[in-house]
Amino acid sequence: MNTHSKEWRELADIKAELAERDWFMGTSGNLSIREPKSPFFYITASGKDKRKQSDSDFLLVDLKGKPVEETSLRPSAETLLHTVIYRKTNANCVLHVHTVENNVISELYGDEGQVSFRNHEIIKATGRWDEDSELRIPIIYNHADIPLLSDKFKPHVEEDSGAVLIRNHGITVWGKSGFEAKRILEACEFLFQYQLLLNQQRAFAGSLR
Ligand SMILES: CSCCC(=O)C(=O)COP(=O)(O)O
Ligand SMILES: [Zn+2]
Repeated sequence: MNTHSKEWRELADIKAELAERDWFMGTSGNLSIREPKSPFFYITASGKDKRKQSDSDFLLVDLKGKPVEETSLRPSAETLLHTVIYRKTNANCVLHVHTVENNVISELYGDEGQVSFRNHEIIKATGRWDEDSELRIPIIYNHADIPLLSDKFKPHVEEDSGAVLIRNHGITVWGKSGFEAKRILEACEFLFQYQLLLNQQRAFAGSLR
């Protein structure tokens, strides 16, 4: 794997870390990183078990999501979402994972179209440092048609870092670097776990009254 570029290896490291967290159940999830000084990015090959590591984990695609080299690999079925981010922002890394917590949060708050958090120290991990900062995560419907899904996703991609929940599907986050994207993803998952536990504790306390 040493023959690969620095970005390829960085993405492989992130993939291994997320796999350790068991965030790639049932072949779900896809990751990408921009290849600097080129209009291309590396993205995970579709349908693979992302917990496994191999030299054919990623392929290089253009900003339309088409492979730029001869390959038998298929880019992720959700490549179009990654192209939206790379076309609209200066983000350099996109991470998409399905977790039970992000799915349950997306269902609980899906009708509101967003979930928001305030007064949490970990919000700083998303780059918001003010005491009263709010982290607002939009929730969009999980259209099976990926071009339609990416059209609905597009208006929520305005900054170089961010996060969007796809209802009963997963979360897509992006950042200026792999480190930033992973930090935002971990902060979001922390907040989802917190909110679910808090809701549970409140319901339990309510049932005792
Ligand atoms: C088995 S999960 C369904 C597809 C999906 O949502 C996903 O994240 C993985 O798709 P890919 O084509 O990137 O392997
Ligand atoms: Zn997915």
